[in-house]
Amino acid sequence: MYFNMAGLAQVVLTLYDYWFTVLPSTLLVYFLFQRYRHGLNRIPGPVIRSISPIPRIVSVLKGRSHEDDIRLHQKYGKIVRIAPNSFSISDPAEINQLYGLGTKFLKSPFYELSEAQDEEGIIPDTFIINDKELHTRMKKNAANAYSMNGLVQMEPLVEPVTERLVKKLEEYAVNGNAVDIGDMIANYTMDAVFALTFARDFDYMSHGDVLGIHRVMKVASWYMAVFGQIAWTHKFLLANPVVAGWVFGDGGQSQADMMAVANTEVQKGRNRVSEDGPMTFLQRLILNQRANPKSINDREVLAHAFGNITAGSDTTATAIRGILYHLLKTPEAYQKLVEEIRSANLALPVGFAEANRIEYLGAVIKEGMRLHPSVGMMLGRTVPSEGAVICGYKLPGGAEVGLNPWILHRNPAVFPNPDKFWPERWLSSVTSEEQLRLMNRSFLTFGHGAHTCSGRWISTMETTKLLPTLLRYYDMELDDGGRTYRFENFWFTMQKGLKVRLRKRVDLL
Ligand code: HEM
Repeated sequence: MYFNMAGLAQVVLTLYDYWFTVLPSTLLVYFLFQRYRHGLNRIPGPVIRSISPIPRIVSVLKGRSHEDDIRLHQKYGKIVRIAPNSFSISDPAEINQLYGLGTKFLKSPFYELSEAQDEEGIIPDTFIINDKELHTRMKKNAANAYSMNGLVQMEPLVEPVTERLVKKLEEYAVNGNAVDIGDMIANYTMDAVFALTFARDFDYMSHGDVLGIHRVMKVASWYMAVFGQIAWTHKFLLANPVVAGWVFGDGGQSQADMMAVANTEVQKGRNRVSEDGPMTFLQRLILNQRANPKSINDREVLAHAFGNITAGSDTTATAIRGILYHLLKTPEAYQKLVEEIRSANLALPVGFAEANRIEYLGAVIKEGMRLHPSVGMMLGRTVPSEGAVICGYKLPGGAEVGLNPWILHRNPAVFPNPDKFWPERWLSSVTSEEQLRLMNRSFLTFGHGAHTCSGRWISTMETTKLLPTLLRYYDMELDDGGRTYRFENFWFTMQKGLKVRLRKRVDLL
């Protein structure tokens, strides 16, 4: 033992004496290992990206990694090694292999960074669950709440929130001042998703971020985007409840207020006798539980309900802001949509079914969501243990791969002239059936396959109702040509500074 300790000390001292040789050679061996293991050096990409995750982290930290990734794909092709173990794909032909219903590619460790914990441990959230059985059961037990029929029952709950927004905007239409409609939309979508889930909201539109959810989401998405590049660090950071408590606080009064609202709604669901008439998301789940108690437990009911708030507010606001910005920037499209909406003579506030019949409105919404997807980083998946061939290259089990909606949506082979906001591209009178099929298959705003966004139709309903409501009431234009509008990409691509000027329509005065 004495001999070993002395020998070890001698080795350390020698290394210390020769650190200027030892350090560079160790780093060199590490870099070479990273670059060449499993023959990954054959996969196109900058050498610097293949030896260390740091260049990728720097790119993400700038909040514009989608721009770097587009340049990399333009230079290197359909598959790019963006970090030593991470591969970005831009070929729609690979969507099915990675995300299709029977895929063996599970969510990559990147997603673990969005785990939330309660006293019982990690809260079951379909967004991160890799256990297929649990994921399927959870999706199934809430499917009717997220379905079109479920939406019809929830729609009336959103009307008062829409009316409140119109009333708030009225003030600006009267005084002629520019309004940051982007901030208002963020608060609108928060109130709307609370209303349809719990039949109560916290009037974010009047009081701002009273529950602190916008702040938590901003910090959490920054953390996920940056530290998700080195996901192994998570267990030392926010996976540790002490660190998480220090960063986010314990939820305090806000959590108590939200639980009180949830408990009231659960009780209403339990007392409900009929399945007809307006019904909240939470009541729908309670009825599902009553019909089949084994299909969903109390913790899962609440996980779905609170998941709606975190997954469904900022994402929808980002989509609506993106659509509105591009629409106001493109006078021909704005004019055409306004004419179609006004000639449809829709009742106010606009109903989903009526608005959904306006084909050009659907095209505008889809085009806005294509050009500005609310998620701007790749939807990462892990290559299964036996490895896989992707874009003609063999990748080893454990590698991270994914398609980024932002990149695929700017692929000119799928969307000709991809940077142009051109809603007509989605009309069957303009684009061939075959091309439309490819475009629809490549539309990744809501993901694809088993993990497709559960709330897709909820956000579609909110957007489809809100846009024509605004355009029925007001003429709108960007303040200062939209110069204050900007956004950063930290997983979510949330914008700031969407300022508009409003004029109330003459026939409504
Ligand atoms: C325009 C608005 C929205 C966008 C762009 C969006 C986007 C996405 C995307 C891209 C995914 C898939 C992530 C992946 O595969 O890795 C996803 C999943 C999910 N979204 Fe959304 N979302 C939106 C609104 C909503 C709303 C309103 C809700 C709920 C009320 C919601 C709930 C969920 C849930 C629960 C998942 C996880 C589904 C699963 O993994 O099985 N989302 N969303």
